[in-house]
Amino acid sequence: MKEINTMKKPITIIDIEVHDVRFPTSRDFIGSDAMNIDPDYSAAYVILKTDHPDNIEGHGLTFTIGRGNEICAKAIKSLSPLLINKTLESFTTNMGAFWTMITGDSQLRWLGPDKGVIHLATGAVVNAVWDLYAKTEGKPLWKLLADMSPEELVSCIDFKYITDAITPDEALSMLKEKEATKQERIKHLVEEGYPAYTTSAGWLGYSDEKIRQLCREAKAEGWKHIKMKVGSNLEDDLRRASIIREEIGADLKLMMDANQKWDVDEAIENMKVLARFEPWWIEEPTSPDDILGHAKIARNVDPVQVATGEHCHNRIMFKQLMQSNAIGICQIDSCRVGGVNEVLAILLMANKYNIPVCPHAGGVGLCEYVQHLAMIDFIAISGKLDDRIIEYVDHLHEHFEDPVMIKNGAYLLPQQPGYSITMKPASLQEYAYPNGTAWLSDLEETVLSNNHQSNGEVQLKK
Ligand SMILES: C[C@H](O)[C@@H](O)[C@@H](O)[C@H](O)C(=O)O
Ligand SMILES: [Mg+2]
Repeated sequence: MKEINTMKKPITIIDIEVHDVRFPTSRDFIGSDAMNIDPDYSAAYVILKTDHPDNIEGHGLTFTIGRGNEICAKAIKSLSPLLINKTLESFTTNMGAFWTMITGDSQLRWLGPDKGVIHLATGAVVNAVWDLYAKTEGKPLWKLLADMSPEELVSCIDFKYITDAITPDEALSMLKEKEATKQERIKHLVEEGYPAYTTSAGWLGYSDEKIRQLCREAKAEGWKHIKMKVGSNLEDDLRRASIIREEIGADLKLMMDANQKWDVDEAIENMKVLARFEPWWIEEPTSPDDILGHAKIARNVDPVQVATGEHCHNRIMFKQLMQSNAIGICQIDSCRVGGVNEVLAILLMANKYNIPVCPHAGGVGLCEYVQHLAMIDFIAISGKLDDRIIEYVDHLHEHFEDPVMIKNGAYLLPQQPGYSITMKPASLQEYAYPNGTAWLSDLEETVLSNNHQSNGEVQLKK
């Protein structure tokens, strides 16, 4: 592990940089699903500059799929005055109070509360502070959290609006129960890693031949769980599911993701047909806001589990999904909700309701983030691995300084200080939108085709 000079002089956040970074993934249908047909994996990216003698910076991002990323970047700028010229210590002495301050600004709060663009921006900013904290302590984020006492972990959480589901005292006794055995679980992660599943074989825009080939490869690489996209039309879903089952056999687990495409009764009808492929779960069967709809689907498609979370925007929504038996799998997202603090609240509730957590990671940087969250769940909160797997998508990891490491279908324990989310400076530049070189070629093509068009020639490119 890289040694970092952890001198105790207070560190001040002296400047905040915001970047609009976009990857043209839609060109190859990477990340495509029934609802999001042409995603360009994007990040509204923040860098907290400090006066630390080693120039340590805090990095964070929130994930979007292209257009509108500039709105998230602007919202990060609107939150910046809450951080600038403050010391890191003024936040870390009471992380719960820090989170309440960021989400509770009396005017910005009107834009949420705890939802929408301002909450996506909150995720980036809060995670950047955690990244900075972990880097200055010289620890990967999971270890920073694992080294906290139960009291310290509880003090990171704002329990407002969730005390009817979990109180700070209950959370404390849950954490105390696991305290003595944390080291055993860390040892297990060092030896075995944390189990994962792949989504990369089943994007909706891929041809049948490509899916077949990718499933074959995934099986050969040792993956035991594969997720496919559904929701285009039932006939296509059936054809694609049978190709996938043919390739992966009956033993590997298959999951299905409808990305909010169906109405409630439509989801039930379609899943009754798709049940023959024995999916473990159906993800985002309908609108992410429809808690009672999810509960109805869950009652009717059992034993298939209902999974959701990538669009579940806060702890209060998760609370209701759990209280109404609407989900069998909780898919936390690292930056849809307000960063590490809010995720900890959701992990504790999931443990109380005995719902396995399988984090969402289909996006840029999400695998890098969520590995820490799943690992802290195992080490300090649920203490369990059964029915728990982290999503993995095989895209864009080369842009990170500390990319995830996968071996035999499992995430290896991150070793470098921080939250693994620091992007390489060259990637920040190349994929800057709209002036990075990755996008300039797009722009040139557009100009060229417009010129041709005005010359009376046929327009070939957009
Ligand atoms: C647009 C994105 O790729 C989504 O399709 C992706 O996040 C997906 O829902 C997932 O579960 O990984
Ligand atoms: Mg999904």
